[in-house]
Amino acid sequence: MNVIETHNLYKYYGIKKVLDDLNLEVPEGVIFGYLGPNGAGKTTTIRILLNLAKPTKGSVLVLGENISKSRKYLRRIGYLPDVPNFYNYFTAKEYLEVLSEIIGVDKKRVEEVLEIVGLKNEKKRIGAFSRGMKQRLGIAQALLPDPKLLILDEPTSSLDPQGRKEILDLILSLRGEKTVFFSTHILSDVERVCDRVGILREGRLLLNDTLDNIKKKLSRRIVKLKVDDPLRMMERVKKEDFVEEVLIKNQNSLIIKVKDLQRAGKKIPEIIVQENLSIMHFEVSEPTLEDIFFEVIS
Ligand SMILES: Nc1ncnc2c1ncn2[C@@H]1O[C@H](COP(=O)(O)OP(=O)(O)OP(=O)(O)O)[C@@H](O)[C@H]1O
Repeated sequence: MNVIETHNLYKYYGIKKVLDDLNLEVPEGVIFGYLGPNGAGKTTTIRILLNLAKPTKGSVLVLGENISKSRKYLRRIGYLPDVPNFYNYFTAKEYLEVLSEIIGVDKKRVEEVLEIVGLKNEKKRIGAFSRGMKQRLGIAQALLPDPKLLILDEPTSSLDPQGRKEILDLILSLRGEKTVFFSTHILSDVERVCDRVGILREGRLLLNDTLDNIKKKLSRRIVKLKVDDPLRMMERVKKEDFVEEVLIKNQNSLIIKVKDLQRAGKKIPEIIVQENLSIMHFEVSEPTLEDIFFEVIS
């Protein structure tokens, strides 16, 4: 069963098309990474899923309900906004207890969620929390109604590496129990925790598949090369018949997709010598999600 389905979904703000024929499918139980550069339409999608914005055209099913007909499904969703706000003078426990009363959840659940997010013995007021602790508290509040689906909007983007690791470990610990849909532009986070990935650009879904399938589909051999004159190397190497495509990444790295790895291994060093270039790095690899992302969105 799909927990989220959008059918030919469009969203316009004035004349600006923000979502363009979006057909998204998120199966039950997966950790789904919704990836896209700034302005791609990730938050807009989430706002529509939460009934905070109306689609211009198309239909949306969440947890089997057509969201234009009923809002009951919202009770089975936990949501962490990109910038969560808390009452700073409460402790985590006090805050969640107040919330549990408002939404009508048994107070026992507060202890459970504090345990899940590792804040059970935390006595400090929220105002003294690190950003990572605040995000964990945000996930705790999202988990409070024991939702089937957790929607997290950029949960790691403002965190340091330690905070990011804590949140990603927490997301991983929910695997199998909840469906987690999270938006991000951090590729390594997706690669670490997600089963499925949707890549969005300018409101269009360019890929929506398991990470394994995406890698298999796009799994041509890649040579990563760093030389002192990447432009010259690119001009030279793209004429070779064993080369399918050459890209320059981060100014000085070449990504060479090759049809014949053996010939590439022989010819590339020859070209480097002929062109009198200095080599800083040479590596043959399968594409990472980052390579795929740049290929797909470029
Ligand atoms: N209420 C609004 N009115 C007009 N334009 C909007 C509105 N909300 C979003 N947009 C525009 O829609 C586009 C998509 O925005 P959205 O916030 O969904 O992208 P995003 O992928 O979440 O980006 P980011 O990673 O920067 O948060 C942007 O060009 C944005 O300026």
